[in-house]
Amino acid sequence: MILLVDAGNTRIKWALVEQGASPGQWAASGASANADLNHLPEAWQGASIERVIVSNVAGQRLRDQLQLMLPPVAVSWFASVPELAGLRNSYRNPSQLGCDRFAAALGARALAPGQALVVATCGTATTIDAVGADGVFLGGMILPGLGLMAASLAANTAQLPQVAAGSAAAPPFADNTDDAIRSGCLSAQVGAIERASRLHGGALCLISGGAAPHIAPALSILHRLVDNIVLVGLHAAATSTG
Ligand SMILES: Nc1ncnc2c1ncn2[C@@H]1O[C@H](COP(=O)(O)OP(=O)(O)OP(=O)(O)O)[C@@H](O)[C@H]1O
Ligand SMILES: CC(C)(CO)[C@@H](O)C(=O)NCCC(=O)O
Ligand SMILES: [K+]
Repeated sequence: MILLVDAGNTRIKWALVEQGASPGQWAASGASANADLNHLPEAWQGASIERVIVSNVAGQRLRDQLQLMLPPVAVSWFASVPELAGLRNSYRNPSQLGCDRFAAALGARALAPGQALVVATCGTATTIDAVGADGVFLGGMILPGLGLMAASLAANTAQLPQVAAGSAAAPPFADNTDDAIRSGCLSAQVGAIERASRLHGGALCLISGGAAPHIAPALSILHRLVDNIVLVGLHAAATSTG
């Protein structure tokens, strides 16, 4: 069994996968808030884990804390490299690219091989990346995630409240403050994704991440909602390197 871990800035997502399973076919999976990571070993106990592959974009402190929770087997800390499994990274400095973005692009290629793609990962931050049909990671966009956008309005204005996440979708032209904030933040996410797809030749968009189920229904472009695309990419990386 391989343990795949995607440590984001808010949550740690994980999956256990048997050797030879197809993309996204997990034996078990789960998530934990970064602050609750000490409960992770309970979730993994009893599984015969042979190796671990981790994407961490939450910094060295979280890495050190997570390391203590992992089973005592070989751990690969995933990093963005110039080329892996047919994906070529055209970031000016390839290692500067967030390893979750590189993994997400690998995951996208595993799910939709040989297609031009836009990969939108909607977490704490939203990233929207273009991948060519030839496997070139062309680059992308970073913007505040849905929750961070709303929180920054509340934190920096006198009259705007913190809106509750998870409430019903707002009409585009809202008639009250809460809905106007929801509509504005959602439209910013949707608008950026649709623009990326249009500029990338109308490419299929694969959308994933905690906010994706809220954003996807508002997209008017061809798209596919994918559960945990970073983990799918880590799985692809694990199997490509043996
Ligand atoms: N029910 C909801 N309604 C609206 N927005 C939500 C909801 N749940 C989560 N969000 C927003 O979605 C974003 C991502 O949430 P979450 O922390 O679950 O994602 P994640 O993909 O695990 O992030 P990361 O990988 O950065 O840790 C946040 O901006 C959050 O505020
Ligand atoms: C953009 C985030 C925060 C998304 O999780 C992460 O991929 C990251 O920290 N990236 C480093 C900067 C970059 O990708 O250019
Ligand atoms: K993210």
